[in-house]
Amino acid sequence: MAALLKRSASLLRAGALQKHGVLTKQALCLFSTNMRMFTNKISVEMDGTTGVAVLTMKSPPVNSLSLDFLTEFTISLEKLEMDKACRGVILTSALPRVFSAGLDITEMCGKSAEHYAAFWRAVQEFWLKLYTSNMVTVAAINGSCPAGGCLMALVCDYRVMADDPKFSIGLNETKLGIVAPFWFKDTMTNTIGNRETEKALQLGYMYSPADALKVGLVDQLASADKVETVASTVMSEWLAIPDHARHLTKSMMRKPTRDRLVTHRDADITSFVNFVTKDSIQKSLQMYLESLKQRKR
Ligand SMILES: CC/C=C\CCC/C=C/C(=O)SCCNC(=O)CCNC(=O)[C@H](O)C(C)(C)COP(=O)(O)OP(=O)(O)OC[C@H]1O[C@@H](n2cnc3c(N)ncnc32)[C@H](O)[C@@H]1OP(=O)(O)O
Repeated sequence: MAALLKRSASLLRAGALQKHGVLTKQALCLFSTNMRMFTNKISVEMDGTTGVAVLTMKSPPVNSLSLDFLTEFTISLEKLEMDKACRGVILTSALPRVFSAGLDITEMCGKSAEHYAAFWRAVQEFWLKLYTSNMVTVAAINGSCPAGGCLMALVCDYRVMADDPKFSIGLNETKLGIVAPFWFKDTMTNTIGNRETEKALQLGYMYSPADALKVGLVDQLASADKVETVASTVMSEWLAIPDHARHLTKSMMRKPTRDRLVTHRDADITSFVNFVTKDSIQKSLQMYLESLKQRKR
C-alpha cells in the first residue's frame, strides 16, 4: 500500500490531479478496493452498510498539513468520491488534543519558490476537493484547530466540536504575521458573516468551543468522548435527504466561492509565492516556529 501511495503521490506531483482537478484512471487504479485504507498519515474506514467513511488524521505530533499530508488527504478523498457506495465522510483526528495545527509552517520556511508554488497548489486542491465534495462531510473536531485546521472544518457541511475549554478554533494567521487568503476569508464569511469574520481575522482570534458555538463557527458541542458518535447521528440525518437534491443544493450554494478561486488560482499562487519569499515574512514565520518550540521549555 505504501508503495502504491508513493507512486500515486508522484503522479499527483507530476500534475495529474493539480492540472485537471481529477485523478487520472492511472492514479486511481493504483488503489485497492478494500473498505479500509491506511496510509502513513491517514486511515479511512468505510462502513458498507451505512455508506459512511471515517477519515482519521494520524500524523503526529499535530496533524500539520504538509505537502505529503495534503497529497495523501486529497487522494483518499478522491478515492471515496469515486466510490458509489460512499455517501458521507466524517473527518477526525487520532491525536489526543489536536484536530489539526493547520498548514505545516516548515513547508513555508527556507524553501525554493518552486516548492512554495507546489505546496500552495496542493493547499488549493485540498480545499477545492473538500469544498465541492458530493458527499456529506462532517468534522468531528476532537482537539484544537487553528488556521488551516479551522479551514478544513469550515469547508465541511457540519461541525461537531469537543466541549473542552482547552481546545480552540479559528483563523489565527495575523498572529503569525501572515494574511489569510481571500478564499479562507470567504469560507469563514459564508459561515459566520462579514462582521464577525472581520473581527476574527484581524485579531487572529481563537474561539473557545462555547464561543465558537455562539457565533456559529461550529454547529454543535459534545463531550470529548461523544464527538464521533454525535457526528454519526448528524450524518444519518443528512443522509436521509436524497443525494441528488442535496448535492445540487450544495453546489448551488458553493459555486460562486469555488469559482472565485478557480478563476484566480494561478494569480493566487503567484501572490502566495511573492508574499512568502519576502525576508520579513520568512523572519516572522521562523520566529513563530521558534516561539512554539520555546513554549515547551
Ligand atoms: C498570501 C497568503 C499568505 C499566506 C497564507 C498562509 C495561510 C496559513 C495558514 C496556516 O495554517 S499557518 C499555521 C498556523 N498554525 C498555528 O499557528 C498552530 C501552531 N501550533 C499550536 O498552536 C500548537 O502546536 C497546537 C496545535 C495547539 C498543539 O499544541 P501542543 O502543545 O499539543 O503541541 P506543541 O505546540 O508542543 O507542538 C508540537 C510540535 O509541533 C510543532 N508544530 C506545531 N504546529 C505546527 C505547524 N502548524 N507547523 C509545523 N510545526 C508545528 C511544534 O513546533 C512542536 O515541534 P517540536 O516538537 O519540534 O518542538
